[in-house]
Amino acid sequence: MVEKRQPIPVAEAVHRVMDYAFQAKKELVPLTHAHGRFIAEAIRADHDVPAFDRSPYDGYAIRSIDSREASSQQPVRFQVVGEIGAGYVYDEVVGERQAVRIMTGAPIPQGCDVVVMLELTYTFEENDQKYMSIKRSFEAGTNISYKGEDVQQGAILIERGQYINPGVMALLATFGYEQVPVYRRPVIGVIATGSELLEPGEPLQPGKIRNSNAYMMMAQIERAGAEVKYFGKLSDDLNLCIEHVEKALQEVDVLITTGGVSVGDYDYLPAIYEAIDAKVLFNKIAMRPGSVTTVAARRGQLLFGLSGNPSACYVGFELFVRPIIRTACGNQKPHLRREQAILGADFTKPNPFTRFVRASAYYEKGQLVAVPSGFDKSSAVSSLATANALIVLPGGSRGYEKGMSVAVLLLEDKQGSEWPWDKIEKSYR
Ligand SMILES: Nc1nc2c(c(=O)[nH]1)N[C@H]1C(S)=C(S)[C@@H](COP(=O)(O)OP(=O)(O)OC[C@H]3O[C@@H](n4cnc5c(N)ncnc54)[C@H](O)[C@@H]3O)O[C@H]1N2
Ligand code: MOO
Repeated sequence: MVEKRQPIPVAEAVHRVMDYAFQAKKELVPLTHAHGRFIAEAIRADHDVPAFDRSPYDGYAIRSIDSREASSQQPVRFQVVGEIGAGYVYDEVVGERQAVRIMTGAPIPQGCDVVVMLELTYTFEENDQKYMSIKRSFEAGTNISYKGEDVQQGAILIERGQYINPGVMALLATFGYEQVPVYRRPVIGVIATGSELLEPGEPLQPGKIRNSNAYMMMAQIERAGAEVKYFGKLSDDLNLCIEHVEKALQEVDVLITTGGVSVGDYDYLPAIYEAIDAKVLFNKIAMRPGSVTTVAARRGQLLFGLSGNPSACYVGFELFVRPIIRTACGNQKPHLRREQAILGADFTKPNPFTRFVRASAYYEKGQLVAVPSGFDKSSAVSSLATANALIVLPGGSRGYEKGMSVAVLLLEDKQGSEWPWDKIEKSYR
């Protein structure tokens, strides 16, 4: 008689896994390799940006006081005493009715408090001397980009643990980070199980399928921010499987297997956990797909036994493995971000368990709409490719109708969130 497994609520499973969360060590990487990592220190501005008053336009720098009398009837002329490009400093003090030709980004010369745009000036030469005239007055401060107007020295711009996106790259470069402190990428091992599995290069044979989960998970691991180590497939021999898992555990921070966790005759994972003395945290969750998701721990090291069914494996990864990776990477908000959306199509399948439906979510007239991606069985592989969200449908006997408000978890969001539920089941009833 096979032991009956007791399903636990999703939130409880998440908490049990997160009790084993760890943070990876820090390392320095060259700036050119920092994109996509998580920063290990806050970025604090050690100087103002801009660091000097500068011109936002090409034109002429003058003293506002000299423009006071200018009008179209009585233009005021200025003697052009110099020229300054971005990257240079004009070191003389500009005097009465003098103008300096200035380019965008150049520092404002001493004495000047206005930049007149080139388009509003008239230039001419007399006796080899250049002049410029204007037909209106300008207030002090016109067209000056002030020192510190963008960033003030001392400001914290990015908190520790933030994802380094292209904008963060710009800040790192601005503040001179040639080397960037980031969290090391945790190493996540992947093992596939099942004698039915062929690798992508092998021709199909009767009864066999190609191993899609390993490649899907390797991409999920990378998307989450970790490094992958692929250990291939487990053999059919239990002792060899145990050796294989033991060896893999030496080389990784976390080990994921796919398949072999249910109650079939060849579902070896429970026996492997027992043989290596790993404590099973849970082996059944009140969710679909992914109810068989099993997590074990040995000496603080996590082993995730994800389902062999592709959609179940995918969802199990995003709910349980992703936050472990993100926490290791130093991210304070390791879970998928939750948003409220309108269900874009009926979903009539009733289910006692909370469902995570692969969906495509998009904005329509300012409203987030989530449409189930297609074939919904946990064995489905086709509906994963178009999914950028999971619609969360709490268990119950009724189905869900188009137009209802539903929670969605965003799969491609980079910043993440805290775990958004105490109890998913309760929050909807
Ligand atoms: N009597 C019961 N049978 C099953 C139960 C149950 O509670 N009682 N649970 C079902 C549910 S729910 C799921 S989900 C599956 C999970 O099974 P396993 O995680 O043990 O996975 P396998 O049996 O090894 O494979 C399931 C399915 O997935 C295919 N597979 C496996 N590995 C891969 C891979 N790397 N890439 C693509 N596809 C893969 C495999 O061929 C099977 O078709 O158990 C139900 N049964
Ligand atoms: O774990 Mo199964 O996904 O519930 O189909």
